[in-house]
Amino acid sequence: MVSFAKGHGTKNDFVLLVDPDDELLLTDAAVRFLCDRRGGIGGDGVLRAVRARHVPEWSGDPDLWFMDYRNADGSIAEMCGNGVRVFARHLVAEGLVPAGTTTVGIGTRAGLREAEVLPDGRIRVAMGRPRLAAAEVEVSLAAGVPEQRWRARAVDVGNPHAVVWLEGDDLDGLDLTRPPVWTPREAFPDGVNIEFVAPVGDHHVRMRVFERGVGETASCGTGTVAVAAALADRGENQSESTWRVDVPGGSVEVTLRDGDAWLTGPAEIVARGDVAWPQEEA
Ligand SMILES: N[C@@H](CCC[C@H](N)C(=O)O)C(=O)O
Repeated sequence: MVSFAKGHGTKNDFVLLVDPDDELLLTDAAVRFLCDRRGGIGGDGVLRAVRARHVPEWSGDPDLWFMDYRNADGSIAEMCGNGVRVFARHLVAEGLVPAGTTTVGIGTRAGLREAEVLPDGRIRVAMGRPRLAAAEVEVSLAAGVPEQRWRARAVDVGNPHAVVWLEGDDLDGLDLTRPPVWTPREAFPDGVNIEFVAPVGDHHVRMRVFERGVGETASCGTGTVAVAAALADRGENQSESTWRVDVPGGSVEVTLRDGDAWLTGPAEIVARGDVAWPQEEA
């Protein structure tokens, strides 16, 4: 049996494993089992906490905790904005960082991320510098339906995103049960997370997302950062702006300052337990 915790950030939910010495064999099949909502525990992804010294691609502080993030289908992603808040909450709750710690450095495949526990309980993460691509891509939901085709802005937040701004279309009416299609395909050779955004008010939008390796989720933290960066770029040249992004699972805040981004939102641990580790198929 292996100990796990279950947590979520705006209902983007994760199975958490603590594996300081890199002893768990976290295969794609094991991830799919853990994320299975009927046969396993259930989650949009797995967050494995391993000491950074065991991660070959990490060249920073070896004593940091590294967030080994996997999508529900077993694929690896560079970064997860909701996950990193939940990960920080777990490190603090489990005493895996010194008592009294409020700011935690976390290694990720997208680089170092600093997470700060705020007095109101939310967690703010320094998300680095989102990169906007000059070229636009086209996104469609149903091949051949002209009214379900939009231009999207490509934004890199460590992981890839395409942001679709819906002028008049009904966000709630979109069918996200099947993966959206993008062209040109070469724009995202490793796949992409696709955000659909509708206006609510001044610096306030609503978003739905189809995540690479998962499907539609209730929230995507890196997606909200991509949305804020894309919208800020449409407006006047502001050095600082804060955006409220409502998602089906709640609400987060993104601040952009001189090109860097901070993501603030809730992070909850809701369960702890033991799980039978899946046997490898022969
Ligand atoms: N839900 C996450 C993003 C998880 C990774 C994504 N599916 C990818 O493959 O890039 C978030 O909160 O950012």
